[in-house]
Amino acid sequence: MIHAPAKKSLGQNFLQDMNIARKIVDALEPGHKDRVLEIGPGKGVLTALLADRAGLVLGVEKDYFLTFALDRCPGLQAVNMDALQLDWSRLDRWPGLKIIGNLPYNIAQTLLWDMAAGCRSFDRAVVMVQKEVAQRITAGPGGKEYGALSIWLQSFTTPRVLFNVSPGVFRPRPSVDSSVLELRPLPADKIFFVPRDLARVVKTMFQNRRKQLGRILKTYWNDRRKIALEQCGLDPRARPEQLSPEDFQGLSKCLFSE
Ligand SMILES: C[S@@+](CC[C@H](N)C(=O)[O-])C[C@H]1O[C@@H](n2cnc3c(N)ncnc32)[C@H](O)[C@@H]1O
Repeated sequence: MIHAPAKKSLGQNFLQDMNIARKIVDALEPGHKDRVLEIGPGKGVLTALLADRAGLVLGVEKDYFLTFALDRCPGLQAVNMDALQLDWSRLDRWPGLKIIGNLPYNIAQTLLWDMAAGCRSFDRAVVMVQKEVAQRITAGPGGKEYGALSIWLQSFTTPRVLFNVSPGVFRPRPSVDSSVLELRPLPADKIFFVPRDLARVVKTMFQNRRKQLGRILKTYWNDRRKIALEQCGLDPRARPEQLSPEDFQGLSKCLFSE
């Protein structure tokens, strides 16, 4: 067992409940030939279970002290690095890669944004995030949780909440509930848009979420407004939160393709 005080700046809330750790690892279904990337292994509660069941576990941990201690775990290669610096495009050299992690809450949204765009690199991800973030990621059009994060994640993956986790099973205890989320990459032929263009449209639209689509297009892309509305068959009076991920993908193509 690794003894170290928790660092708040690194979002260190260590899972204490082995039943929940087992449930998370079971959800990933690691096989003996699988390679698993663990984000933030911490004191190794998931890692120990993974090491028995997966072919190889690579842990990316920002805390130098924990990385050093983890490196002695059999079956684990621990790397001391910031997971936000991962180059997802290079990970596709590991076919069938699976991803797991009780994500540090302060970087979860940014990390998942990057991870989704790199979804060709992995087969499946099972991650724990704040419950509120999981609700936003899985939300459908129309609700208050629906926004840029929902559209982005749903454009690359099928996200699904597997189960919720209460604060009492962590030390130190976080102030919020958590959810375990599964992300399955969509087939390549469903990702027909240019990610950079989609990101631009989604971010601009949700910075103006109370405005109507026609007005937003007039402000930012007036020269393409008419053609985009016609080609995509969208109502100019609709508000961003009423459009589906497919509407946004179509819009990004109409606005930026020649
Ligand atoms: C919520 S804890 C989970 C720890 C462990 N997996 C568990 O379930 O008990 C998050 C872990 O991510 C690490 N971490 C924080 N920021 C990180 C980053 N940017 N890159 C990699 N690891 C990070 C923390 O040091 C910590 O070990």
